Amino acid sequence: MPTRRYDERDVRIRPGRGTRPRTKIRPEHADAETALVTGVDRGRYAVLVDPDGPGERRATAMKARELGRERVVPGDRVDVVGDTSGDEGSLSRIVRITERRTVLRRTADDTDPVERVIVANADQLVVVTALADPEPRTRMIDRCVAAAYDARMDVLLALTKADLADPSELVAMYAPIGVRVVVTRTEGPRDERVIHGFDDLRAALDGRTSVLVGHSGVGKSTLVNALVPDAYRATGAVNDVTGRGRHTSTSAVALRVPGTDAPTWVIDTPGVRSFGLAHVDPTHLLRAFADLSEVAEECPRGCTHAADAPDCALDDWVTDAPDDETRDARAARVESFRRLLASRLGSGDNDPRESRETARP
Ligand SMILES: Nc1nc2c(ncn2[C@@H]2O[C@H](COP(=O)(O)OP(=O)(O)OP(=O)(O)O)[C@@H](O)[C@H]2O)c(=O)[nH]1
Ligand SMILES: [Zn+2]
Repeated sequence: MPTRRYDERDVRIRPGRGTRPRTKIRPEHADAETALVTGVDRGRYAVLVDPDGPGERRATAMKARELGRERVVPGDRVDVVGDTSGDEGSLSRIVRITERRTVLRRTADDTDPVERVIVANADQLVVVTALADPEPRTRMIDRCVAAAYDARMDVLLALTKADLADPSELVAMYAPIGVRVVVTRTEGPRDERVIHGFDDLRAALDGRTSVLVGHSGVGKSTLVNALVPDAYRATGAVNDVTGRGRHTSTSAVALRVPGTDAPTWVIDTPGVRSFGLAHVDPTHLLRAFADLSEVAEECPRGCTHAADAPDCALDDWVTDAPDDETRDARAARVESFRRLLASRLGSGDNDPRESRETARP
């Protein structure tokens, strides 16, 4: 823990009661410090005060009453006041949430029909998928891609267990829609295991904040533990407060990846298998397909761009292609977009395992 520098905050001036009218929101909070929220557990927030600054330290915070019901999630940049020392038993207050660059919601499910924000300000969604054991599910990948594009995030597909199956089919399916792909495989006994492809993964994460999602057994923990060797010791702040073990928590946790030039974070999402799509607007999805987005400007007003949409300009664009090769390429592009578009509707679920798993809290 870095030693705290002495400054004006250490001089506590207590004006007598009633010298100033109490306003509901005190815009001054002039002594507020910036912090990054790294974890949440039962109303207590693990924060990193002055992240990447000279006074960086872990502390625990609660939400100030003035924030009301507004959710604070990992990845949020916040202002904190009060005892931000991070000393044992200290508690600071979050008084402001900085405007979010991106917002990722989790799926609504049986126990909670509302799609809630679970991560803020992430740049990239990393979908960890095993090539076998368990079998890859393209529908789940599509849903993640759609959610990420809607949130204006990039997508990285991390294909694990390449020792068990060939990745070429999945690579061919996702590379054309702007999804970066890395392929990994482990080799050797557990305690001296080598992960081939790990450098590619690290390079793809470097300098960014990435949310990792994946079904149980795909090898996500193997990757997280390699990226952040003391992953689940570093998040102790919240548990110090509640006395609960980290592994009982199902909320997202932000972990700093050591040894990188620019600040690099991964946000692990235990228990989260897919992301909310009910709010996704087709025009938001189109943003991720620059070429189609331009074509769709010619669509009738309110066009859904779906396969059955009347007079959709995307269909004309395919038909009017100058040659067969271009026509095939355009058709593949439109088909990929429509696949993502359809994935958000959630109906026609042909994979019963999937609906069961995403329904788990
Ligand atoms: N063959 C093979 N097995 C792997 C590879 N990566 C991980 N595994 C194994 O797959 C199993 C699941 O790996 P984990 O890292 O625990 O997977 P997880 O996705 O975190 O799963 P949960 O812990 O259940 O959430 C373990 O037995 C790993 O040893 C790989 O590249 N190839
Ligand atoms: Zn259209």
